[in-house]
Amino acid sequence: MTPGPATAGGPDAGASLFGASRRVAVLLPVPVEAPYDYAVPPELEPLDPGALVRVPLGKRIELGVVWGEGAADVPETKLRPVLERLDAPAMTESLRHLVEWCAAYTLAPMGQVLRMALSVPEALDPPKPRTGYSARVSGLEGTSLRATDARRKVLEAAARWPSSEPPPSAADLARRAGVGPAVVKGLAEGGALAAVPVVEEPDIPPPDPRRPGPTLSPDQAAAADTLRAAARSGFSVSLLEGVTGSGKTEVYFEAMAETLAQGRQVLVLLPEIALTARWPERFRQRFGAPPAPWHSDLPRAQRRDIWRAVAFGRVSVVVGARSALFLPFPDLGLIIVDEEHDGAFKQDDGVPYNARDMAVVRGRAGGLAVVLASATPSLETVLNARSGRYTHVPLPRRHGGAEVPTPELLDLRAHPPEKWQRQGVPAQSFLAPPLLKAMEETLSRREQSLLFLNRRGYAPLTLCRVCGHRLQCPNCSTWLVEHRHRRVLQCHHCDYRTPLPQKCPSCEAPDALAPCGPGVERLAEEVAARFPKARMVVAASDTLLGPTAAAELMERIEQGAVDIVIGTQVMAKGHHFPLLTLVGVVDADLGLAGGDLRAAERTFQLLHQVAGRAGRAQRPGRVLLQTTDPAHPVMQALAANDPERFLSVEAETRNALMMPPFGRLVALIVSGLDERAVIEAGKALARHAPYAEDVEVLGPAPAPLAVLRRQHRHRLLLKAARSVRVQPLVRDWLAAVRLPPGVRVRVDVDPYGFM
Ligand SMILES: Nc1ncnc2c1ncn2[C@@H]1O[C@H](COP(=O)(O)OP(=O)(O)OP(=O)(O)O)[C@@H](O)[C@H]1O
Ligand SMILES: [Zn+2]
Repeated sequence: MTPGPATAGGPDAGASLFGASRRVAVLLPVPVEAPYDYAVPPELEPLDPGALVRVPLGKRIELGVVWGEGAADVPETKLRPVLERLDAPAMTESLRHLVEWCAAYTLAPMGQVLRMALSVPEALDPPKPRTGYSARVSGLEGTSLRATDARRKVLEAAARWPSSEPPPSAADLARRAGVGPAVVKGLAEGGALAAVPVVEEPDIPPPDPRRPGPTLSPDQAAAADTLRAAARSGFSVSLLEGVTGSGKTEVYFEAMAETLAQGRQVLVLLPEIALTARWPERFRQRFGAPPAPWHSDLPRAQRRDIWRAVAFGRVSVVVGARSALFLPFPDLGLIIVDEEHDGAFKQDDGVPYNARDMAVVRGRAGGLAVVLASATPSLETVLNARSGRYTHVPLPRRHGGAEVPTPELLDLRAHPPEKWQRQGVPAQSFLAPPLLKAMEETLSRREQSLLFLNRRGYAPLTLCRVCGHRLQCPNCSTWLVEHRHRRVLQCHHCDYRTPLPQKCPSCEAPDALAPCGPGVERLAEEVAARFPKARMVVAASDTLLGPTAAAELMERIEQGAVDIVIGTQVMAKGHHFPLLTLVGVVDADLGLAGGDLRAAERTFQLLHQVAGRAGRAQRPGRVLLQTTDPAHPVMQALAANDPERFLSVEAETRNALMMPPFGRLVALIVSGLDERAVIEAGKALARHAPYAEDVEVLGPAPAPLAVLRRQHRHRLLLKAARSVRVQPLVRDWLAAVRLPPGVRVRVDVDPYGFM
């Protein structure tokens, strides 16, 4: 080691104060590719990897994580010192590994991934102390305070306050003494009570893993045994594949109990936390205490408390959306990914990662068990289970002997919906006579129907009857969706809103604009007219305001206070409504349009899930799928109730095309305000496209959503064999192209959304 410069002058020479100090690499939660070096002042030693520190960055002070030893390539004189080490648990090696892995895989800057793991920086500061009041031995003696009855009561209460508890607040002490808090404060000011700062963390009741669960059926017990054994024995991935209503949740609760009994933490990932709002309640009933929730709608203060409680090991179960994967669990023992096939685990903005896949990465890094649960597992996961990489844990039967209903295809060409009367005027119908009849029968049996239509609002398109003009979003290449309740036309991509115009904006014809196609609101109009006595609700993400309202509605449905539910995908999964016996899918073909790689898979999964809501208890269920293409393989597979067969056909097709999971895809979205510059950049990328065996580059072509928020978008797609490591190829590719100002390229490895 060479000795450092002896002079201590100069603004950059802080490091020389410490001589040839040790260097550490510190990763900062800003879009940087790699950690920066800093000098370690001796008083901060030992500073091990994972330690949370504050360091200077330009003129700012940034939070950072010690990532390892520094490299020697920054001259000593340029090195700036670590300023402070935070009094918080170090970031675990497995979480650091996850950050590195996620950055390397998605090609996102490592610092940007770290930012997800430090999403609530204020959680690192200790909570603000409150004032507590404790007795002094001297009491009123030596003070100028007069002994009153009230004061004596307070002093007595303070003296009797148990020493095992933190000193009480003025309000608590006053309440105990039966006086007002001003008396307490007066005593403290006069010197008869000591005012002391008290730091308190919120109290979190622990779940009790010893509480008995339900008696499991032999199938369930066997599955639970396998998962319990997995939870005891290091890294593994299990696919818990159970038909809808088979008790997957009850079974993985057993694995959770096992991990909790070992004193370790559990993370449960759900696709959309708000939509499965009943989950926390089920957990509470099973384990006697609520889980800690984690999702983007939580108030900041609550996120802060939970982040901190997780880091300090005071929380043992978190149920959260995908971002919960980056929470700082010090002793994570089990990860459950429920509805593992769900596309919501893939993040589309920011770092484009798939939380299901990253859960496996975290599991491997931390040596812990991962359970993927689904009734319709993704093709990726099924292949991993078939190849033996994942343990397959099947639950082939519904709990309590209920039958999984076999959907019936209702051909809309053979059974066209008949018009109904809206205020004496014939109105378009979206419900075929056989479905209406089934609804009537269900009503007369006092059972519930669910009409499933995955479209919010009144109508997905509004057009002019005179000139054919369609109302389009000014910022995006999409149609505006009418929301009649809120009296607006809305873009579901950029949230642009405008009132419905009186005249056609193109030909100025008055009163000529007409809705085209149904959304849930329009369907509700028809149902209300046809079944005026039925109690009906519409459940869509924009009609359920928040998780609490959603949970309340689900509870009302569960208790039979509703006859007909009209719902979007928020109604598709997770719910268990004993009285629900009819499911009508209004437009089963809806998800199949467009050239999306996973359109068929997603449609199958979604409709199979929805169908699975029917007949889950004593009464048998019936499912009707309205379609214009009953011969379509997805409709045939649904009607055969055979996910296995569907996946086999789907696997063959994708294999033949070398599409994921048999091949790899990376999407490059080129975007910018200036269309010409975007096109030029796309062409430049195409000219520099990697040339390698088993690699093919398609495009550039306008993305399906060619304009989004005024940004023009063109897309290139790199397709490669599975054996190809695509990340270095893409890295070199991007490095070779200079983009014009104002043009961005977004890289999406394993794209899900193809818009
Ligand atoms: N062994 C059991 N004893 C009592 N009740 C059970 C048992 N197993 C399952 N149940 C009940 O059956 C219903 C369905 O179970 P659960 O929700 O766990 O199934 P699931 O497979 O997760 O369903 P889905 O995938 O369709 O949402 C729940 O109300 C659950 O409490
Ligand atoms: Zn828009």
